[in-house]
Amino acid sequence: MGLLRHVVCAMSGGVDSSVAALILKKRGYKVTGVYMKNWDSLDEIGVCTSEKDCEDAYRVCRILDIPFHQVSFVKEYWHHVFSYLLKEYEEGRTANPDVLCNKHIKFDHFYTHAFNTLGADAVATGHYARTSQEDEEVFQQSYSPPSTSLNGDRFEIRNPVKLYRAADLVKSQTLFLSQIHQNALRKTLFPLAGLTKDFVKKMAAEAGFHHVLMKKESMGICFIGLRKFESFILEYLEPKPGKFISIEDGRVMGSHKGWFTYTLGQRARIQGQKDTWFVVDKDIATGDVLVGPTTKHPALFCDTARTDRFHWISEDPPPELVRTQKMDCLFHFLHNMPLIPCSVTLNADGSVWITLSRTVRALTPGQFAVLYKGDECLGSGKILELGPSEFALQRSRERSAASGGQKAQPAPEPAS
Ligand SMILES: Nc1ncnc2c1ncn2[C@@H]1O[C@H](COP(=O)(O)OP(=O)(O)OP(=O)(O)O)[C@@H](O)[C@H]1O
Repeated sequence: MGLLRHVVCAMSGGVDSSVAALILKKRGYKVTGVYMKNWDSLDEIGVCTSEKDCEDAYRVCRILDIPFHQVSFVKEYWHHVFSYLLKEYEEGRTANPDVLCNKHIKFDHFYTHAFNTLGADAVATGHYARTSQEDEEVFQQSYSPPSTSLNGDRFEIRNPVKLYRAADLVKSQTLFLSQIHQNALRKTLFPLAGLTKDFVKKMAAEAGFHHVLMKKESMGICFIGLRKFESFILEYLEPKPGKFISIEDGRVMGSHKGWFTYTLGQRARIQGQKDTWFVVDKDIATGDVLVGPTTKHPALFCDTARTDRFHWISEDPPPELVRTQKMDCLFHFLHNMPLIPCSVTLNADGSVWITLSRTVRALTPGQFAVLYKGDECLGSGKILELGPSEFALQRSRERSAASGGQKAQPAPEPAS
């Protein structure tokens, strides 16, 4: 018999990655568990669970009788995820740290570490996602670092690996994986692909992982912990006081400490205001945060967005899009948001315009627009620009009616 296939499993100390390691072991692989420390606990004022998580991952490895390692990517996380996040906030956008962590840390630094330092034949995570490959195909690929260009590699171009939503559609985590590189995907196993969360919990109980089953599911941004977002972000960014302005009539409603303390659609805390107002836009040139009086204000609804250069997971860009210049697919930008039919056009710089079949609330610059064909996740692009809101169109119609009936402002044309 040949050498056992070696799979390095990213283990967070949570139930999903613990069961992923268990499944890999049952499949007969040589499994190594690795806990990544991505955030320096000394920086935290709130609750730090990183040491406890590491200990929990170690205990699972003991039960499974597999080697355990810990690796620090604190520097890399700070550089590629957190600093980027701060820059985005300063520019008025709201980034998604989980997407960035997968792209730069788990499927780049961790992936490289697993192959180059630990001698992996494949990596695995506890994500709920599927690929178009059987395990055996994963092992047949040769390892290449994630930054390697696909150009010139004929095999990769002929057989791109696809990313699919998991069987458990509620848990499916493709949005978070939508920026990962093809090379990393080719060498990755998702052992939970076909399982439901309930079944995973049952497996964890049977395997005796009681200490991980008792933990609460991680929610929100891990490094913020229980702290209020405003006080957290003001530890890192200089306050930039500005005004809350009513989108309805331009009235000054109050003041805030910086536009980056708010995201679109969020409730605005305006001192002295009895009623609840919601953030509908930001003007970083003036520092103003525009607010509307209802959570479903038409200024929050729009149906078009432009991304930066789109990241296509398997075919860059999809041949259908090149052929017809327009492609019908599905869209979302938040985990657990239903998929919405849309039509996509490709611009010369690789960015895309996405036109949705209906308006959605709080499409947010900085978030990733993720596209699907059926269950296949095609990839994602960062939202940079929005089309006119329902409110802007309404105002424009009113203005043109008042000035003798010219046409309302059209949705933006895709740039050529
Ligand atoms: N600190 C970490 N060290 C190693 N792997 C990690 C770490 N954090 C996350 N992962 C990997 O990324 C996967 C997805 O993590 P995420 O926190 O998004 O989901 P989760 O469903 O809470 O997973 P889990 O139940 O395993 O914690 C995990 O299953 C694990 O494989």
